[in-house]
Amino acid sequence: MSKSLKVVIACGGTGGHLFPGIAVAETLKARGHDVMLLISKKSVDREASAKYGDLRFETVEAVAKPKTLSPRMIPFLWRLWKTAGTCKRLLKQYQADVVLGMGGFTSLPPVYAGHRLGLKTFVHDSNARPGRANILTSRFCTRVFLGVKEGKPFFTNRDTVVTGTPVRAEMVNLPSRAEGAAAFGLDPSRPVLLVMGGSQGAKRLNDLAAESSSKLPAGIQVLHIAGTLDFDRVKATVAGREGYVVVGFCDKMALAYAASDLILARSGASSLTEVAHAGLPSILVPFPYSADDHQIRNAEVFSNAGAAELVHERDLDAGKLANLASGILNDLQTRERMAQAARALDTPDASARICDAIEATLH
Ligand SMILES: CC(=O)N[C@H]1[C@@H](OP(=O)(O)OP(=O)(O)OC[C@H]2O[C@@H](n3ccc(=O)[nH]c3=O)[C@H](O)[C@@H]2O)O[C@H](CO)[C@@H](O)[C@@H]1O
Repeated sequence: MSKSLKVVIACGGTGGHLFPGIAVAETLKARGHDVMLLISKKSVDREASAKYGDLRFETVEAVAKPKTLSPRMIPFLWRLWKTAGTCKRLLKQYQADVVLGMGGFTSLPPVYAGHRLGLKTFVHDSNARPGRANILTSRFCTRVFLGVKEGKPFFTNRDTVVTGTPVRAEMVNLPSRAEGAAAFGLDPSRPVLLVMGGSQGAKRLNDLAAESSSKLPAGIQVLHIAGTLDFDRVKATVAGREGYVVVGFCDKMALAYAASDLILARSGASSLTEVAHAGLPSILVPFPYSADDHQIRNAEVFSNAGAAELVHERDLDAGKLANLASGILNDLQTRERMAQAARALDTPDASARICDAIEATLH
């Protein structure tokens, strides 16, 4: 076997960074390497990492960028500098060989620290419109990994490779529909609409889905992942509606996908990667305020491929949503065509490709 490496993966701040980081960590560990994951102290990171007790997590300060001309810019730059110092100490103590950032400003200090220490450094960007933090971080990287080819033009003069976005080991072989339905108390013989708003929920999407529930044909079931903060409110809105299951934070996403026939979601890159992997048709309602409209660009990749219906939130109401969802669920041909198009976007070996590329630069 080749030399065992010590790899630090910075993946804090949101599920869209954390879960692909966990996926790479699982593959690296299976190959005999040692991994330390850096996350933030935010509750979303604590909640999302809770079930991965066999991985080593360390927390560093989350650094979120304010608007460029905001007076909060100076404290931000100071925190960035201070966190880079903390990361440098952590990397030295751990004797890291490699630093991989999974995106966002939380990746910048550890990657910069790794670069200053002369380590091999990488950043992964999963979006069709890459984030500004990643474009900046890429200046300190040996190589840039991309979730989709649409991201490539944003990294001029950088060594980029399209790897896809990794999915966690538990998603690789999805459970059966019957197991999925049983896990949420659903009837496997009736169609299921899975509603999910990303790792931190989505209030407006939650409202639209809950309001449309009374307009959906009675046979259709809904599995609604509302997010921890919105759980009570959504549950109260749909109280008494038969076949409507509400979950706060879901720590069994593989079972949720396995139980479902159609997805209603925002268009965060990790969610979309999983939807492609599960081969499910989707209705995508991009978050209208996502940075540089990256969620719209992500959704366009799916709608252009025929895998999803892209609907802007401003054009949607509960009635339209119910019609759209029941139209797709009742049309088996459309469902199968969209499902096939989704499967064609799957990149099941993303984690392996990233690990191969890391190993290749060190051996
Ligand atoms: C609002 C916003 O700007 N979100 C961004 C954030 O992702 P954000 O974390 O919002 O969302 P993503 O869709 O990328 O990922 C969500 C992840 O959380 C998991 N999950 C979700 C809910 C739950 O209850 N349980 C659970 O495990 C999903 O399975 C998925 O793996 O970073 C992504 C990657 O840069 C971007 O594409 C998103 O646009």
